[in-house]
Amino acid sequence: MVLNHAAPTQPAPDADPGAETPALHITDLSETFERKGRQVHAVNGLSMAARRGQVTALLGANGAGKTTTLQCAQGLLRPTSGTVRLLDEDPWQASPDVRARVGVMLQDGGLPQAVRPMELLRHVSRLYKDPRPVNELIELLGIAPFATTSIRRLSGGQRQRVGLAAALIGRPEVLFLDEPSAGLDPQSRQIVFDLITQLRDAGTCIILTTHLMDDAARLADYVYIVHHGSVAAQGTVADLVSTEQHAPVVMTVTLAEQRARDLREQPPWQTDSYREIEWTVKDRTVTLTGELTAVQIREITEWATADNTIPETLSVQPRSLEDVFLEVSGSDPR
Ligand SMILES: Nc1ncnc2c1ncn2[C@@H]1O[C@H](COP(=O)(O)OP(=O)(O)OP(=O)(O)O)[C@@H](O)[C@H]1O
Repeated sequence: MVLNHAAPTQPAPDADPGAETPALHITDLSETFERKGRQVHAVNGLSMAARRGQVTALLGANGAGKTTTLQCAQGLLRPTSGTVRLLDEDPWQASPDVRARVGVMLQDGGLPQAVRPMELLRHVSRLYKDPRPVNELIELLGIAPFATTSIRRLSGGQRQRVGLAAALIGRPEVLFLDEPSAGLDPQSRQIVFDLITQLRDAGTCIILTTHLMDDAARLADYVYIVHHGSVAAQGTVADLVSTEQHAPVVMTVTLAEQRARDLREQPPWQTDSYREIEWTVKDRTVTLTGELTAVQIREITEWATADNTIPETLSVQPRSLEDVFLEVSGSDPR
């Protein structure tokens, strides 16, 4: 995990000078709004990169600055300062050629209410030289049952799928997805996830925002945690949840009957080195939480098996992406 307090303007994925230029490269971006005579620093010195063939996720609490960052990346907002390069151009002044290579699915769908999905998708497909066949997308995203119902009458999840189909028609090289799984039932979520994975494997650069840590953990190749308008931490999910030597873990042991009786008489973790570790016992299950070291995990395992019994369960779980997110973002909503 790279915590960015020390080096706030260094996007890590650029470390290898021989690496391919990122499809999206943002350096020291700031965006300030005026609200009731007051300045709102929506984005504050944010740097990031997103590469082809990868899913890059922006995580952040409400108001962290994710949508504003994406709007600058898409050329919908002009940065107050900093630079944005999208497919090697400034998106604010991008040529029609570059715009045609980018797909965007907005948080609320942004779709016209009166038209029907089939009409809308056919209309959008006429804007491109080599569009994906509309029927193929309708099939892929399960749109057929409501293809001729006006968008106004669709559920949030159905609109979401139409919005995604519209974003995909032009075979985009870069795809922006704002909360792609919002409002989706488990089946639709699976369809959308499979599609994102296929697009990624085919070389598309996918940039998504989400509030759902499970989605990020499942999909993202690289994660930026945005806090108060800048990057507070970044890395692969594995990097971010890495336990290293002393990271917080939860260890659970369900002891065999005899060992559980021994535990009540003399718990092994009453020495000084376990002072910071919290532990609870319920029936035969002991749960230890804290910065357990590898030595302590070994000691506990040895103790639990010392009478040649095998514990019913024995597990050590690292912190989750959500734990990391809360640690980095704090608990104060903006
Ligand atoms: N046009 C605007 N005028 C004034 N303030 C704005 C404007 N757009 C965004 N903001 C403010 O900038 C901050 C960042 O907003 P942004 O929408 O980028 O956050 P976000 O991370 O996308 O949040 P969410 O997860 O809720 O969508 C918020 O405090 C928001 O109120």
